[in-house]
Amino acid sequence: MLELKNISKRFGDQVVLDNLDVTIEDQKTLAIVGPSGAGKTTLLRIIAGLTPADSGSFTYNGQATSAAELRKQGVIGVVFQGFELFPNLSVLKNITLAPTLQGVGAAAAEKHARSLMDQLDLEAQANAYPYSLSGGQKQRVAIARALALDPKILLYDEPTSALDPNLRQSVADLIASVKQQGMTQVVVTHDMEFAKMVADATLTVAKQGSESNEA
Ligand SMILES: Nc1ncnc2c1ncn2[C@@H]1O[C@H](COP(=O)(O)OP(=O)(O)OP(=O)(O)O)[C@@H](O)[C@H]1O
Repeated sequence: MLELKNISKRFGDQVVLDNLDVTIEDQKTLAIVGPSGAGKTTLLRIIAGLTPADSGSFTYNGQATSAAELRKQGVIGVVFQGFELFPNLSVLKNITLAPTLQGVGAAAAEKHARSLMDQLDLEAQANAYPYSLSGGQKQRVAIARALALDPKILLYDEPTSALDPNLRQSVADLIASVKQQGMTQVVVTHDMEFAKMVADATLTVAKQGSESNEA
């Protein structure tokens, strides 16, 4: 379980997050919802160690830690809103690059990538380049790439917003299948219906710093 307590963040004079508590339970899916500009992406970036909080504490499995430490340990994986694939690399290389840079052998990285591609229905795209993929395929590559680093917690920023609305159900199915394999997931979305489809618990981030955490 990852617990964040009293997280605050301001940009200049603007308070974006004000003493927010977040509880991320193992093997559950937490939806972070709220209106545009409320600070959902900022919170996701703080959890991922990509943006520092101004104050607040992190506890992971009962031990005090920090976002930077969790990042160093590879606890958190992120699927970005725009997918952020490397345009000059094939699907296979997009998935194997980071593990290889972290010292995983080429053969082991490829084996893991192929099993993720199999699981995410991407086998036929192994040698394709991102420009030739559909939005749904790009998203599955982004998920495979994050999973290739064996995170304990996978964060998604607005996973439906760059896709055709008809794909909403398939994204929900994908999150459910990743969950079945034991992954803890956090989904930032402005789409309440989608949050209901995927979430075990919902955290509402309100504008002006107030918030509530409901089961
Ligand atoms: N790096 C930054 N510098 C200054 N202000 C920022 C920065 N990042 C975010 N903000 C501001 O913080 C507020 C919250 O932004 P954030 O992107 O976290 O909201 P959000 O809830 O994810 O919104 P949306 O649903 O529109 O993506 C906004 O007013 C935004 O302009």
